[in-house]
Amino acid sequence: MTMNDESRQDALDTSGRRLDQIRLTGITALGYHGVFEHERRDGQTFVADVVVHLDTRRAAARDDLAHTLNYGELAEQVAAVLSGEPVDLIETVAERIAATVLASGVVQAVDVAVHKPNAPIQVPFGDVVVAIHRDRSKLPAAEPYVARPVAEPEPSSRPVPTSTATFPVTPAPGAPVVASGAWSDAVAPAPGGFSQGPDGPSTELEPVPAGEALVVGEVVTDVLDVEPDGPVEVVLALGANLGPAQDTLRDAVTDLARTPGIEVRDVSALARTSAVGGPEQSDYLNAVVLAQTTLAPRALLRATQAIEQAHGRERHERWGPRTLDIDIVLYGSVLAVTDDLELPHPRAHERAFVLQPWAQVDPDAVLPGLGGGPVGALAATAPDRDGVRWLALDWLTTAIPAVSGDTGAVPAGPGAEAQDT
Ligand SMILES: Nc1ncnc2c1ncn2[C@@H]1O[C@H](COP(=O)(O)OP(=O)(O)OP(=O)(O)O)[C@@H](O)[C@H]1O
Ligand SMILES: Nc1nc2c(c(=O)[nH]1)N=C(CO)CN2
Repeated sequence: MTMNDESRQDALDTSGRRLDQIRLTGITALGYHGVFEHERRDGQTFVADVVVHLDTRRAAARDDLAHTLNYGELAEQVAAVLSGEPVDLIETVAERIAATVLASGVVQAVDVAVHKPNAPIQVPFGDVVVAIHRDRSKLPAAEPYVARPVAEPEPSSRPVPTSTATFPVTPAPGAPVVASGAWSDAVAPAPGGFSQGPDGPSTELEPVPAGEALVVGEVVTDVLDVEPDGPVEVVLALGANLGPAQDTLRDAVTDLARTPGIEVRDVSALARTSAVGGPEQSDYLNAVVLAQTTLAPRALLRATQAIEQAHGRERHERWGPRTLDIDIVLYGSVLAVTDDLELPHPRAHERAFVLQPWAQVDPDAVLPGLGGGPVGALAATAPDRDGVRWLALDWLTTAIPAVSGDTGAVPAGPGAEAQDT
């Protein structure tokens, strides 16, 4: 009894290449899901197949479980959902499994099929299956499942499921604990979820005082894949100058807020800015989002890139026009330089189109690292400061007249459409 071919989908990475897969089929458990009273009372067999889409190269190159998903833990988590808190629909069971699997930062997409071979159907049938595909742009309609041991036997006569869950739960995967001090603003870890290895990669790390370079070279790549042990403050810079830019940025804020592991705390005013660098192109709309995340830095990058992709981002030339750009300006106090991720963003300190909206939403903000300092002061001296034409405060709820029906292609003259703050 396995997931049939038509329900299995290829998932692509951000460059459009097919991801690798871990397939686990026929996970079987006694569960109590169903609409009918006898299903809730007597229970029946449920079976799940899971295909996890991820990049397995790093794990293979190092022959290290810490860089992939432990299929033993995967099986246990899926079985815990099957035998856990009863719900009416196998659709809900499938969403819970998908949410739980996607809570691991290494996973980019997941296919889940939930079978109910003994379903109360009054005609002869072979099987009934709900099959879903979820990724970071089509997120599961459920929270990750957090199973916890039952403290005392339930007084009811019905058999006690092997585990129970509390919903909703904090969508933070129980991660390998990063050496304390490596991530700022961390609070208590959430239970449950996957670890990415037997002990977690963090055991190799020393605590790093905030404001110092975290680690150089090889180990940095590991640290950037490690989930923090609690929410971390992050600053994201959004920009767009192709298509309906204001709508895209507004949708992107919604997408960020809906991403498990990201909590949007504040959104800046919207800035209209002349393009910096690249070919001649139309003005940008820029904004800054203050958020907290329980995602590892690289998982956060994947999430922001997935949102860029979902809004039609294409990469043709450096600093070319774009439907949506989301840069990670800051991730707690982490300083890191790797091939795919630099923290803080290496050009944030010299970009008024980032600094001005950031200073507007957080006047006391300070950018750490090389070239850093108080954000307001950096904004006042940034080379492109004269290119910030105006800031609109209420852009999330109101169509800005100068922007609506305008893809950003209208060259704004000095003081044009000013809504200065
Ligand atoms: N802090 C960061 N935030 C986002 N992307 C980053 C960061 N550090 C490094 N990168 C890498 O930069 C790559 C190029 O990103 P992107 O195409 O959005 O650049 P850009 O927006 O054109 O230029 P810029 O980086 O100057 O803003 C990404 O694939 C990502 O791996
Ligand atoms: N005004 C403006 N200029 C840019 C922007 C941007 O968001 N706004 N983004 C760039 C690459 O990220 C390059 N240039």
